[in-house]
Amino acid sequence: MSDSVLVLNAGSSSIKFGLFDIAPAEPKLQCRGLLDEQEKVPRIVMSDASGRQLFERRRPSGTSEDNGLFSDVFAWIEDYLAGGKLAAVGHRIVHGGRAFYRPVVITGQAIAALEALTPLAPLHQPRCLAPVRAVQSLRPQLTQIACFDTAFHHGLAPPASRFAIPRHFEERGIRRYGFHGLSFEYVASQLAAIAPQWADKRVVVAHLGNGASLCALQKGNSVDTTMGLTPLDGLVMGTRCGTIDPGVLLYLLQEERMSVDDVQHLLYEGSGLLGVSGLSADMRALLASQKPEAREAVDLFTFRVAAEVAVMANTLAGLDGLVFTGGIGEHAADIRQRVCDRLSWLGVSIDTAANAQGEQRIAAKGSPVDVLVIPTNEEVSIARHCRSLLRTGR
Ligand SMILES: Nc1ncnc2c1ncn2[C@@H]1O[C@H](COP(=O)(O)OP(=O)(O)O)[C@@H](O)[C@H]1O
Ligand SMILES: CC(=O)OP(=O)(O)O
Ligand SMILES: [Mg+2]
Repeated sequence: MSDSVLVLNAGSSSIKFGLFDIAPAEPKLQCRGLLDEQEKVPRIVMSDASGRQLFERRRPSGTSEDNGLFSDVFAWIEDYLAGGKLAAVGHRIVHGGRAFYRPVVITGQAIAALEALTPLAPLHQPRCLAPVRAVQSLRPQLTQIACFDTAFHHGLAPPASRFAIPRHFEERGIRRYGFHGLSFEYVASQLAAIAPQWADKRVVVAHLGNGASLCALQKGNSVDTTMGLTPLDGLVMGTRCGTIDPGVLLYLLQEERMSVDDVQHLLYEGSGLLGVSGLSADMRALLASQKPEAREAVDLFTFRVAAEVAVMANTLAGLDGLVFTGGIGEHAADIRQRVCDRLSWLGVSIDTAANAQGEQRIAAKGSPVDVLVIPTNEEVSIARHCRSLLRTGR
């Protein structure tokens, strides 16, 4: 019987599940699941690798406590494995801070240290740690492994890693960390699989989902990214403002007399596409709307993506490739077209038909910058890390 790992990827709008066989060198997907929080009645649906639905369970209404739900999922998985061993549960943890920059086996001490990072990712850290606790209480003997969104950016160096504030703050950990690393790492591995020469190219990866950030890749490593100390920085997101004049915060606190909690809520949960459109955080709803505010929100989104691609190209001293990924990057051809139109001055030109059909390579013939769409898979990144940690201790 071979070993399996269950991967839990808690994002800001969903929890994605993946069960992987880790006997082969490359973990093999056995089945996957989704708990979509944007649905009216959230439910877990598990399907096999080909998409055939195998299991469905609704979250009981009026609760956000998922132990009952996870208990059902575990019972189902153990039945599904029919005697095969569940070797570990691997988790996406959004913030690793200074102490966690490679995957680790989760201990009580690690949970406390990760919980202390909640102010640096208030929307995510509690959502990532809740499943860890649920598994701990349901299956206390089961190994749990934390894989960090920040780890891929661990090598970020000055000037890209630095804020222009007095240096003693950096010594206290106030620096740019970057996020979505498990996604960027997966995309980098896919690029290397498509063609080894990608390793020598200057590439910007645009992870555009409910949260969104860019990563500048050089030799497959992150050399710059748009998120900073927190996942609030950089691009306009579903409900987050992205880069903002820090004077706005001071003004809200001092002159509008908002509380710190209210400012936090405004910037993390009431801004971005939702705040500007007054309609929705969901790009699908905005693209379908005729409201001028919805159009303006979409325009601001694409304007800022293009502007930050130029910032990343500055770090890379040029641009050879642009890759779109994440829910919006993979599915919204219209957004890709608008971003690329804004970047024509940088040599970005796409084939309208290839883009509309969602092909992998969407650059126009002769475009100096290659443009690709690569569906991300953070669950595979986590499964690879779990396999490596379980087999080699690293
Ligand atoms: N066909 C589509 N067109 C435009 N946007 C889409 C489409 N499908 C998904 N999206 C967007 O992708 C977002 C979710 O992206 P995803 O990367 O799955 O999110 P998360 O950050 O929760 O992992 C949704 O909020 C929605 O705005
Ligand atoms: C870090 C982050 O923004 O994650 P998500 O896209 O899942 O919100
Ligand atoms: Mg995500």
